[in-house]
Amino acid sequence: MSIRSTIGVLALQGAFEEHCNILKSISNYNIIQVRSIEELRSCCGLIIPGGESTTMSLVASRSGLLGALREFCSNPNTAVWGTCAGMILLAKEASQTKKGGQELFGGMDMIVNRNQYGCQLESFQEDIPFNCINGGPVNGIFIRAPILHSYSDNKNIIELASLPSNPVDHSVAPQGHVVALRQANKMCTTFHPELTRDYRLHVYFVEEIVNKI
Ligand SMILES: NC(=O)CC[C@H](N)C(=O)O
Repeated sequence: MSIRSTIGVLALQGAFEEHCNILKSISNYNIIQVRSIEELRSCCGLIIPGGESTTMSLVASRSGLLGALREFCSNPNTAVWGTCAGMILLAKEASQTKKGGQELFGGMDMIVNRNQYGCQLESFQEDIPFNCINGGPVNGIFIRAPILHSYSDNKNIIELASLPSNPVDHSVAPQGHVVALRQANKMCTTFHPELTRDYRLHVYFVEEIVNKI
């Protein structure tokens, strides 16, 4: 199977099964769960799922995958989509980490604040309008979601969507309530698109990013 035809989903922890099932249903790519360097290197695209970023980071370090993930996420010729915890791992900096912090993969020029909307009970859903997606807003499910604090003014970076409501004040999100961002072939969403039956963001990732690298 050629590298150009395989998309992986990082399968160390979290909602990886859901992403795999959706990718299989909407694309002709070979879809694999990634747990080793060899599996990662066989992919042209990768989804880093939601879950617990500290756990994923720890498992990645202990299994010797961290270096290869960093390389993959900073390679301009790979497509990566991080959702929720996956977005935290794609950031260059994350606040609210425990003492010692977690090791991030990096890849996007942004700073995120973990768990900034509050605890599990403060999880919420909201309809999010996306300019790049036809057919009306996407229902976003936010579970102990991070907030995008800031991102560089690099012209490769585009905002894909923002929260219509303003649940937090300006000091927490000085660049607005951006919940989906794209930087060249990397994208991130602060919510969980794999938990709804709406697969349009998966289609966007495959058609607009993976297909074009
Ligand atoms: N739903 C999620 O992915 C939660 C992310 C989690 N709060 C973290 O910090 O990693």
